[in-house]
Amino acid sequence: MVSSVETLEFQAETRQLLRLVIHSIYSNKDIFLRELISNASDALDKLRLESLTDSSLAGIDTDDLHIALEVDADARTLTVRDNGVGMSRDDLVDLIGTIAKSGTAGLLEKIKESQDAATAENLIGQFGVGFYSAFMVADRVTVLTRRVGTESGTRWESDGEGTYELQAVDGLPVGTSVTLHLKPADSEDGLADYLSGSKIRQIVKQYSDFIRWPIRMAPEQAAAEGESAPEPETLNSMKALWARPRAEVAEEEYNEFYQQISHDWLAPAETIHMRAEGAFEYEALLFIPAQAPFDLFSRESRRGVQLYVKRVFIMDDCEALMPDYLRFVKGVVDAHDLSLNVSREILQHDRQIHGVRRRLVKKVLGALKDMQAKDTERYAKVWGEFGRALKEGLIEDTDNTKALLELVSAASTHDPEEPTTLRAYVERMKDGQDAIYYLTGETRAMVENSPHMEALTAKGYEVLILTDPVDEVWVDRVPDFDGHRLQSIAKGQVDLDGEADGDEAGDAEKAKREEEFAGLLPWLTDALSAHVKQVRLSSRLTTSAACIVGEAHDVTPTLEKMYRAMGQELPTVKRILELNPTHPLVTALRTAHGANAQDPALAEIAELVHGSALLAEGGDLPDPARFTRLLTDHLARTL
Ligand SMILES: Nc1ncnc2c1ncn2[C@@H]1O[C@H](COP(=O)(O)OP(=O)(O)OP(=O)(O)O)[C@@H](O)[C@H]1O
Repeated sequence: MVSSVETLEFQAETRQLLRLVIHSIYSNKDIFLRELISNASDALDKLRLESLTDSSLAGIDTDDLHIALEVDADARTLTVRDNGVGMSRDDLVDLIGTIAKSGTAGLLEKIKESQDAATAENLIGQFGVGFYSAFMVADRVTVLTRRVGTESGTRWESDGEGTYELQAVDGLPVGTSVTLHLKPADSEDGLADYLSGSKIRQIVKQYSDFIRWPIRMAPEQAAAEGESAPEPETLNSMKALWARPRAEVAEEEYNEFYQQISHDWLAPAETIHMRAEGAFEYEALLFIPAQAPFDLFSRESRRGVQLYVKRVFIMDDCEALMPDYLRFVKGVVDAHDLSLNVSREILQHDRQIHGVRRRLVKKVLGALKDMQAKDTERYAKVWGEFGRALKEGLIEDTDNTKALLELVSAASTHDPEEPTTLRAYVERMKDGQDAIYYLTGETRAMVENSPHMEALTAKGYEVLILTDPVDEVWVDRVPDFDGHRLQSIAKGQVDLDGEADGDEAGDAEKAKREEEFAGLLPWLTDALSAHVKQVRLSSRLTTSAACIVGEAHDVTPTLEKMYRAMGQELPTVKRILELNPTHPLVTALRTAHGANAQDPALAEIAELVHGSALLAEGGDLPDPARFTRLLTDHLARTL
């Protein structure tokens, strides 16, 4: 029976991605084979696992799971065949016709906008094109596949240009074959002769040697008359890299393994290979990538640790083994004493898995600490890529607060370029300073120019400049670093004048000022009561007229905005307006208020002072149009 052929369109994003792939984004075309072998190997893993855990599949034969590479020089095709789980018609539509990765559209946009091939290549490298890489070397791809447990198979074919064909096919074996109708070799375009046995051998050895299923290639020479067909050649050694002693694994092998599992094309920034013996045995091979994936901060970003049990692949993205904030760590954990049927739920509650996770986290943080001590340049890059994620650890992983705080690298007023560690900050603290001062804000410039900074800068105090949104949150959760509390200079009282130390001259001065402003401050508090809860004198200003501060435990405006963006309703927190008692505008306001407290212009000036203080810290005005009108009116009157 010949079934009809359906023609379907690729999803819009898939079409765009294919266009990028076909027009050769990758300079290293050889990796298509790594990607197809990796898919085939996953399919074999899945079949093996399903046959062990799904009783309806108990009878199927899994003795000879393998990957076969077949060359047909006359037809100019290379086929990658596996006898794994296979795909149903719907799988083909959902998995191959569609890209389900979140953030794809944004990434494609960035690639389109990228100015040069290297940037585009880098971006696409973070994405991982998987199956689509076939179209770098083939102008047509045919997939024949039958899902285990189903009767009929499907033929899928496409030239990658926008549509693909589907057709039901009877008589297919379980598994998948991907046939590439190869483009002509073109050394200028990086297209090798992928019909050549030696080229195929070289690629498999380089990228897929540790694949745990045999990768076989039919002999290039056909059998001579009367002789039996020669045995296929197994191209890979199949040894699980993580099971080999560290001393016997070359750095190159680690890197290639990493690239295989991560689809990254850079070498990892750090490799961690460990073996735990005793009550719960396992091997772990973990990598800290050199660059963050494009979707590190999307909700669906996957954790990169795979779980194996005695060399059998169990699951990708094993969240029980790595906390969320270390989701960028890639690798493999092979546990010896777990059931193959283990589920994500069981793992979440397994005491031994908790122990493994604790140990892995310590190892990763320890490796980062070592890198920070020994290779500051590499560490700076890694922190640049993953610092934001690591700072999430300060919120969610209180067991490791100490270790994480040591890793924090923050911009500071101490140096315009170089960030500092908290330890280095503490070493530079002034005599008598007990808190670590920081200010959060959107950009370095905004923080540096913020009025809150004035007195601290004038008196030579160092302030950390925290500009990541997550900074707002962790600084509140962390009680102290090495006994020194973290103090926002935009919150609470900042006593730099020595009043706190019983400086009598300072106290007398302060009392005198309070008296001078005793009339103005309550009046201003009342006039601005819609916006602030108090107006008081400041000791943190030297040049600005005013600034706005919060109380020590107040939610900051940025946090308020963040919570609102996440759909949480919060009451608006009123803050405090602080005035600089020596500023001419403030003293003039006091005099004017003393002369005629009923003057309606005074309330308008108060609003302008409050609005300017909000603008100076990068905040949002409650009524920008009204502010502008008041400002222009008053300016006009001065001319
Ligand atoms: N040989 C195969 N056998 C069974 N399923 C396959 C095979 N090749 C691909 N698939 C299915 O198609 C999906 C998409 O493959 P593709 O290579 O595009 O992405 P991926 O492997 O999931 O992701 P990535 O390559 O980024 O890791 C796979 O997840 C798998 O479910």
